[in-house]
Amino acid sequence: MRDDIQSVLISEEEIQEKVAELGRQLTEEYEGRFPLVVGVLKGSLPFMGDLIKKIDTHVELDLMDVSSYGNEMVSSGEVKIVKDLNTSVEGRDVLILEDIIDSGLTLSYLVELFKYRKAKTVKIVTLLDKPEGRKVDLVPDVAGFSVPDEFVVGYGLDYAERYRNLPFIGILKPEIYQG
Ligand SMILES: O=P(O)(O)OC[C@H]1O[C@H](OP(=O)(O)OP(=O)(O)O)[C@H](O)[C@@H]1O
Ligand SMILES: Nc1nc2[nH]cnc2c(=O)[nH]1
Repeated sequence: MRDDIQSVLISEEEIQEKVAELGRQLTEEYEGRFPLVVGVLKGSLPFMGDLIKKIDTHVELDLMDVSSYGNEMVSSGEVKIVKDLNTSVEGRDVLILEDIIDSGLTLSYLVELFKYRKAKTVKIVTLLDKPEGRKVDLVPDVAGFSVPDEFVVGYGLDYAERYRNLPFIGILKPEIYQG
């Protein structure tokens, strides 16, 4: 698996340091508020698993599965709900966790949906932000790292469902996706 990686963009250590920093920031912000932390499947799973352990105040967890990429490297533009939340967001402080914001389509859809469902506040925390990929005007409240306009994998991010379990963020050798 690691032989398929051309370069490591963000190391495991850098990710873990950043996650600890974000955890401290979110602990301060949400102390005494019992936010609903929504992980967006499947990419946010490693980030969510690590980050919630660094938030030192009560949180409720839920998961939502939305998809617009399928097995492609470019968004179809159409966001589909594959699995909805089990919890009502009405009156809640919602904290959405994402692995990456690229075109912004997934997150702008979710933010609008949660506002329509009467969430009290909606905030976005993303590990990675790819500002050059944006197709809609969306700025995350918190972003761990900015990445260049390249297709990245690892730490939740897949190519054709592989590489999510790498502990770092990297770029694949071109021959992997060129067949
Ligand atoms: O800003 P955007 O262009 O909308 O891209 C971001 C979304 O794309 C990826 O999910 P994907 O739909 O590939 O599903 P996955 O997490 O299951 O891989 C990623 O996890 C984000 O949810
Ligand atoms: N794996 C992966 N999924 C994405 N979804 C949106 N952008 C990306 C990316 O760069 N890599």
